[in-house]
Amino acid sequence: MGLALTSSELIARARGDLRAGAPVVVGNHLVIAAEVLAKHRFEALKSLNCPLTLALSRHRANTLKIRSYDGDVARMIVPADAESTWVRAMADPTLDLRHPMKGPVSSIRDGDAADALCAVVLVKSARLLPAAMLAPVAAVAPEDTSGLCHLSLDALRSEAVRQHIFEPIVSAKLPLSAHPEGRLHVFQSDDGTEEHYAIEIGAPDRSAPVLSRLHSACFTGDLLGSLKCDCGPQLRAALAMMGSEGHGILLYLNQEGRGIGLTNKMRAYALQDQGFDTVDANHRLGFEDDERDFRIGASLLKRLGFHAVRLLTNNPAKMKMLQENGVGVVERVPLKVGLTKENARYLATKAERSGHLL
Ligand SMILES: Nc1nc2c(ncn2[C@@H]2O[C@H](COP(=O)(O)OP(=O)(O)OP(=O)(O)O)[C@@H](O)[C@H]2O)c(=O)[nH]1
Ligand SMILES: [Zn+2]
Repeated sequence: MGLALTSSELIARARGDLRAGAPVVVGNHLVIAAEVLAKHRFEALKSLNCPLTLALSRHRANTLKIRSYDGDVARMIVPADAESTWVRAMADPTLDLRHPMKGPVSSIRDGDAADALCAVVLVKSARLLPAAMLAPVAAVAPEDTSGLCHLSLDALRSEAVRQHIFEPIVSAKLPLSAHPEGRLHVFQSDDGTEEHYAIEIGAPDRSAPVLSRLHSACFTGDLLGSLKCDCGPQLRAALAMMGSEGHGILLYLNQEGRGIGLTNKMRAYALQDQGFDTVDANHRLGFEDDERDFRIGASLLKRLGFHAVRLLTNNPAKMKMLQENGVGVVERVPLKVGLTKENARYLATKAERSGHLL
């Protein structure tokens, strides 16, 4: 008792296994992430002599003009002569120009799609493209499945909505050019897989609304000075405003690429190079336009003792989520900086399609 893995720990382990290209068991199926399916693993799956299913997200299936009979997931039969490169090409739209001919494919409409849906959600939560290969676990020799992560659908469904708990690990003084009295707090998730940071400027009064920013990580904008977005100038302007007021709290949330990770954001950029906008590029990859969990920001603020903020943002969704999760937003402070000719269309799309305020 107490030493057995919890469902959350098992799922965290399964994400690592999937990223390594290894199989996991979801319900009654062996699952491998399509994006990282190795040739030898695909040959092993084929040698099971059982029907193999490829599950794709609804968005990706739409792009490929494949019928989806099961809501958010589409299932199709893997053709007998398919190679692992075909599977990867089905998963990855950045390969569409290189592999234009993928059909014909037959969608599956019979049977239960629950394992396929949970598999795609799990693969996506591992920050891989939402596409999975499935084989019935009954076709696999028991000795080949004994060391694998076995996940029940109930465990996966409750993990998908569970709010992670973030614990403060360490904090230390960090004098900044924006203000000499800075402090960096590090938070880690209870399953050890995620880290977020809070930068406290001055000594804000916990009983009054604090000037605050929820900043999502953007390696390209924050560090490299990318002109494709406004993140770097927003980060520096927010710190500068807090510095000149003498107080503030900036959360630096590791939700790169609106929660899809840097690799997938760069895939989205590759699609943007082909003419798709920021929202359509996410959809073609199989993601929602915004995969971030803004509840994390509210829980970190409360953990630091803040219950009301003056929020630096142009995004009404951030304000709404904070309010719904117990942090009052007494004022929205607009943050309009860093407009370039390269990001004008990106910012216009956010205003037109994602509800950002101009
Ligand atoms: N998927 C994807 N993410 C992008 C793209 N451009 C920027 N991002 C990411 O978008 C996020 C920007 O988030 P924020 O600036 O915090 O949030 P916002 O929703 O724009 O709201 P405010 O800036 O507060 O108004 C960062 O994680 C970037 O990495 C893109 O084209 N595709
Ligand atoms: Zn950015």
